[in-house]
Amino acid sequence: MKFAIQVDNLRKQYGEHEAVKGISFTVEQGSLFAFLGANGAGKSTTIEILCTLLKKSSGTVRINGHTLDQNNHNVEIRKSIGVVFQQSLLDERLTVHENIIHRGKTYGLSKAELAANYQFVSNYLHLKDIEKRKYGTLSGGQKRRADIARALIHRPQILFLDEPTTGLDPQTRQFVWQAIKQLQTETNMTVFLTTHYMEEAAVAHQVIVLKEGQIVAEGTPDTLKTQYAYDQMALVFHDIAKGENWLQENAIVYTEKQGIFSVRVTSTLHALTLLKSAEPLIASFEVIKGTMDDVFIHIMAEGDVA
Ligand SMILES: Nc1ncnc2c1ncn2[C@@H]1O[C@H](COP(=O)(O)OP(=O)(O)OP(=O)(O)O)[C@@H](O)[C@H]1O
Repeated sequence: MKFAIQVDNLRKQYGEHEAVKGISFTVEQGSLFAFLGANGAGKSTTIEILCTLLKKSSGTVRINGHTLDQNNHNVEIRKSIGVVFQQSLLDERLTVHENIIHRGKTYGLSKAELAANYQFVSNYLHLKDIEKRKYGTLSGGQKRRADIARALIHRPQILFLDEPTTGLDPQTRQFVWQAIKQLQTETNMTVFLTTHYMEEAAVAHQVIVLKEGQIVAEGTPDTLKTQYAYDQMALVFHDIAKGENWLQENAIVYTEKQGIFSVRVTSTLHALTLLKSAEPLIASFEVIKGTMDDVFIHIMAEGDVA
């Protein structure tokens, strides 16, 4: 297994405040990695260190095989990564095309490389309709597409995205997200992402949850869901009293709200078994799958650190 990112015992101190408290993790090459945590957990601090923009206090970081060095410019690392932060770095007065080409030139790309790379990013980010417009005149979603294109013009091996879809309307969010996902799967690029949208984390290969500077959970979305979320079945009975009686007789733990009884199920098969045994009593039912939202809420509510 090849790792794009290796972090060992990383710490960051801001004066008295330790924002990142000795975290260690690896990111597999070509994977989609989601870095989650409540506000102030230390996500941006970590991502800025990995992107060579902020000095770590201690610990080791390796990016694409290069060790991050506090005392030099980490040129090789910078060449191999693309970064999209919450605030844009594009020039409002230049067109999208000018902005991106200008960026490409800073990497010393030849004219032919620039043209080929521009074509590549334009296809993924659908730049055709906005490339001649000044960046400052674009909508939030259009700006995001241009921001991501800028980060990709030198065809980096890793794309870092700090909350790439925050503030976008649902339709635009989906569009931007699909472009990111497509890039990752089709080009085998490693994508390192922070997000507050759990449906984005749900399709990641690996998820880490950070809380107050420490890793409190990590795994695939499925393993985290198994550990921290559960499926529920909502039941409506023809006769509430009889239904409730049946639950109690069978020692099934339940909650009730406005005549809807919720019971925890371990699998769809478990739900089916319950349904079969209470069939004459049941007027309607719904199986509600555990989500990454449940995972996040559960982890945040817990005090302990993994
Ligand atoms: N330059 C700074 N000086 C002092 N403290 C800072 C600085 N930057 C961040 N912090 C503190 O470090 C902690 C982690 O901040 P960070 O921005 O990394 O969190 P985050 O998880 O990215 O939050 P958000 O989801 O709100 O972006 C917070 O308590 C924050 O107040």
